[in-house]
Amino acid sequence: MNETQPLVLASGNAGKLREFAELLAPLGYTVHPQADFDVPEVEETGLTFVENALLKAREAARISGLPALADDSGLAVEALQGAPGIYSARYAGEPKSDEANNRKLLEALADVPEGQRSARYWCVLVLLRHAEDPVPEIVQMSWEGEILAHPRGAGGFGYDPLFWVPESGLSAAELSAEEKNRLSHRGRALRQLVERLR
Ligand SMILES: O=P(O)(O)OP(=O)(O)OP(=O)(O)OC[C@H]1O[C@@H](n2cnc3c(O)ncnc32)[C@H](O)[C@@H]1O
Ligand SMILES: [Mg+2]
Repeated sequence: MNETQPLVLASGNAGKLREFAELLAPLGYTVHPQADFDVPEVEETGLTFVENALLKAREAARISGLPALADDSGLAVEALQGAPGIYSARYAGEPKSDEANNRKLLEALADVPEGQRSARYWCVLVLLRHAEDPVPEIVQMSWEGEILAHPRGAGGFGYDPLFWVPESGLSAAELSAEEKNRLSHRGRALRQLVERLR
């Protein structure tokens, strides 16, 4: 895979697609969301981020005929033994709702005091050069933070208003898009993947 070759992004999440577009454009990659090829949402039946990312990338590569990049990601909260984890998108049930997920997370942590609210985002990226690629590129990256007691900020997506970034003194939703991409699990995972492809 090289920069001039088109790539399909195996995601239906608008927040992720925006971040990938910002991250990949300056690197010269031409990326197409999977919706351009009518790729349906696959059932995420894996028990790990990497399994789910593989399922998503394989389906997108199969239907589009292009190399496919998938992101399976989520929030793991220590006081909740790693929940919501791989179930982050549908933590509060279907249809997926960031607002309902955030509300459920605050309820689950209602009795957990400051200082015991550590959490990390995980981002697992899988790149398949074609649908049957037997040697996928895989990167797994985390981002450490704490879960706030109240939402702050309007940027980002998902759990960002509740995700406190100690190194910035801001919530992830208060960071600029550039700053989130510089620090985040997704930004750092993607740069490592691109580095590997060079
Ligand atoms: O599977 P696709 O189509 O990519 O979209 P999705 O939203 O279902 O994505 P995942 O299955 O990977 O679930 C990831 C969830 O984890 C959360 N998440 C992941 N990265 C995040 C980030 O950078 N900021 C906030 N929340 C994030 C958010 O709730 C996502 O919906
Ligand atoms: Mg999903």
